[in-house]
Amino acid sequence: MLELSNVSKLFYPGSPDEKIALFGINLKLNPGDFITVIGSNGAGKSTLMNIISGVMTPDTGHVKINDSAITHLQEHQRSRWVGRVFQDPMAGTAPNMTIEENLAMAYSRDKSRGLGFGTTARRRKLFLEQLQRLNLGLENRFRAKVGQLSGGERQALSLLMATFTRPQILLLDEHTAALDPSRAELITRLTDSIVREMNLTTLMVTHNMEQAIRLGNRLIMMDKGRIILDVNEERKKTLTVEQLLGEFEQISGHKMADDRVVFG
Ligand SMILES: Nc1ncnc2c1ncn2[C@@H]1O[C@H](COP(=O)(O)OP(=O)(O)OP(=O)(O)O)[C@@H](O)[C@H]1O
Repeated sequence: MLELSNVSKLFYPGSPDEKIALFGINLKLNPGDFITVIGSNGAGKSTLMNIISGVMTPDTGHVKINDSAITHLQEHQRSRWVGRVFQDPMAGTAPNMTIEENLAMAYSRDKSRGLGFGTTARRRKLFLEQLQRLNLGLENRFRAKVGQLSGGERQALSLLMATFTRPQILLLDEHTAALDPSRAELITRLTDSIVREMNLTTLMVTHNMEQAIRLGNRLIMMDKGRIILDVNEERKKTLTVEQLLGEFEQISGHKMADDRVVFG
């Protein structure tokens, strides 16, 4: 499915500000894997997401999806395979367009359907069905401008749009971090059900330790550009937040420095 081999990324090489964002990352995701990613500030989590989605090119190494090298494909060339939801609820949707127009835009990303896909009525029916799944009543606000929605509603719509075309890889980049606790929990539950239902191969960065343990079938921990711990499904079932933080300290030699960390 997704494979990263020996991926490294350096910023400002050779200058006093040199930063190793990723160092020799090897990561292989199997189809249907749902991996949560945690780590301290500046560990390289966002850089990892940026390299997989094509926002950045690695200095060394390769990225493959289904055995095809995509290392040098631009972000828009990968958008058919890679869906992404950002932390900022404003980032994934177009505020001046209606819910229907936003969904149509997401739908057209799958070029195999062609631009002439179905009739408008058929397409609308499909969109309404998808919106109903969110259970937020957005199907009754089909023609409302997305800019009028709350942060949680927009993030739910972003999630729907990112998964609409059943991407090969779904990237969730702290996508609940900017929401209040009840909205964050709602989006977390939605994420879990959509990912399971569609069997999506997913990487989710989170600062919520309890969420990282509870969700998915694998957990990776990053520090200073490296993957320092890889926890499998079996181990994750009995893991506690205290144990996880203890392991982090033991392996990295320092406490997890994360100003946004949420323990439970
Ligand atoms: N565009 C950039 N230019 C320069 N340095 C960068 C850039 N992006 C990331 N870095 C640096 O690379 C390192 C890894 O950053 P990254 O944002 O990937 O970490 P992170 O794990 O997502 O951190 P956080 O949890 O604090 O968001 C950091 O030292 C950061 O300052």
